[in-house]
Amino acid sequence: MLVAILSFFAILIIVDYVWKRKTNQLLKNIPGPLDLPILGSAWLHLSAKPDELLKLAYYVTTNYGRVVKSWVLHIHALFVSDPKYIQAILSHPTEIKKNRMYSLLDKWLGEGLLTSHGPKWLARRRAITPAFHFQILDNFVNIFDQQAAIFASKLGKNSAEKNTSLEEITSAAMNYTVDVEHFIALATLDVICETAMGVKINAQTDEQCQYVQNLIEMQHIFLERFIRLPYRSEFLLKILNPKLYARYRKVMGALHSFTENIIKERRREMLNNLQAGNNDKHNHKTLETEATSVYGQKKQRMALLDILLSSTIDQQPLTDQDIREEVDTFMFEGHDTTKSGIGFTLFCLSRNPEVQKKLYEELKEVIGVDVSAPLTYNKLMDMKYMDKVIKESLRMYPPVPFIGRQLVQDLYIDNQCIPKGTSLLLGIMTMQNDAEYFPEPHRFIPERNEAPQNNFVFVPFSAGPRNCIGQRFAMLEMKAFLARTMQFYELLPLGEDVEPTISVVLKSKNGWQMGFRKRH
Ligand code: HEM
Repeated sequence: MLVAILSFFAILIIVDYVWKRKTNQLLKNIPGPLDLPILGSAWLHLSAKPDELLKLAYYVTTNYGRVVKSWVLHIHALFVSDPKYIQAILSHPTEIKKNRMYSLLDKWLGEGLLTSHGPKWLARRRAITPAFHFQILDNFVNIFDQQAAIFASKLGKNSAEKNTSLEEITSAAMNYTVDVEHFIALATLDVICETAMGVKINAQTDEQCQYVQNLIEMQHIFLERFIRLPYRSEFLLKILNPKLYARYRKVMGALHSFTENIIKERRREMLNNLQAGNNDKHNHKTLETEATSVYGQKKQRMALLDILLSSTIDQQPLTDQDIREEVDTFMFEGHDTTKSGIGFTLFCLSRNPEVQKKLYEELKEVIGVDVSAPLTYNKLMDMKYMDKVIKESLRMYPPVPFIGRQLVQDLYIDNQCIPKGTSLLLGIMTMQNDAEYFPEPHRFIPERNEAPQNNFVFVPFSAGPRNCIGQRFAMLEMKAFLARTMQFYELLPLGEDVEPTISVVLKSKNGWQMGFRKRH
């Protein structure tokens, strides 16, 4: 028996050696952690607690360098935080395939923009790009503004009055410390539902909303599956944790039917309007006139969904399933990321009074202090210092700290061949916090963005053909939230420091704690 077991393992080790030999030869100049037979470097992943992924990324970079090789069982991977490599990968016109990390999203997002690749991705990207046209974004500013104003009013409960001194506030810090995470989560959900689907879910005022509950639960399940390796396989999840599997199926079904119903309803509405003869300007080409013709009303706002309903690929309209995949992708990509961006930026402002003062000066000059005056696209675009503030926060705390790719061809970078099939993990956060590229990386210095040494050293929205399609949407939304919050309050350094961790996107283990003092 013992001989049989030993022979079995001997054969496994030989197979493992042969399997890895060619790749190891090609990657022999790239350092990496100890590669055990069969296990590879999986011991390193297994010994790290799930919420320690970020620490692991820093450990690997510090100990082995900016390009690190590892085997996870039979899969070879590179963890990369060298701008030259990141540039070569992100700017490559055809290396756009996502790695296995994204397969967890397959069932929910199908072949949406985030997860698809090849010609399907290209056709979808072309069809969806007009949805982020500046005229559409201009119309969304009003939604950002309304939701930001509700958000700011919600913060009022624990805020200090204008004349309360800092000493008084600090001595009663417990009463004034607010963790803003939950508030931002609901506000950004309201924004994405209204902009993506044209539906008001009022999450900020009605926390019991079922769709919100389902979205939040889906995120928990996704995280659970992401951090527990066996749960990544649906088959194993079903066997090892049937309860969680059942919840997963149920919640996903509910999310899909919510989106499907909205798409059907919206399609019907469009058809009715067309039949009712409100489409006399139907053939006009600009987005604004399309919006007019669909609703028969001047300047009616279009949701991203409406653009998808009128888009075509190869002269064919998108099917309901195509549209659902894209709307679900916006729901997934479009609120947790901006939540993270707003949360970390507010936190940084609360800890950097000089920056806050400078930003408030700009706010007074460009937007003014009248909270009843509506925010506009142009005013938000003119907030140049705010742009730098947000970007410095995205540098220190990028909401998407890693990007995954899988090579479909051999790729040469500096004469180093990276073989086809390599799984690449691009360490955006480790690179953007590297002292070689950003001196004193843990200091919040918005002015430093004036002289970026290499475009690819700062890529919170990714770069190249597969960059974030919602980048301008996100910047405008974050600006609206900062503007409204700062019009109402001064942000104070109360509570604990942030503890960055990965939970689908970057978040802080203890939320974003700060204090608020009313300005008026
Ligand atoms: C601060 C906010 C945001 C950040 C930092 C961010 C960052 C990113 C990054 C890094 C990627 C590339 C991901 C990858 O390759 O794995 C990405 C892709 C994407 N983002 Fe964003 N994002 C933000 C907000 C948004 C918003 C608001 C939307 C939509 C409303 C959006 C929609 C998308 C989509 C659809 C993709 C896939 C694009 C493609 O593959 O062609 N994002 N985003």
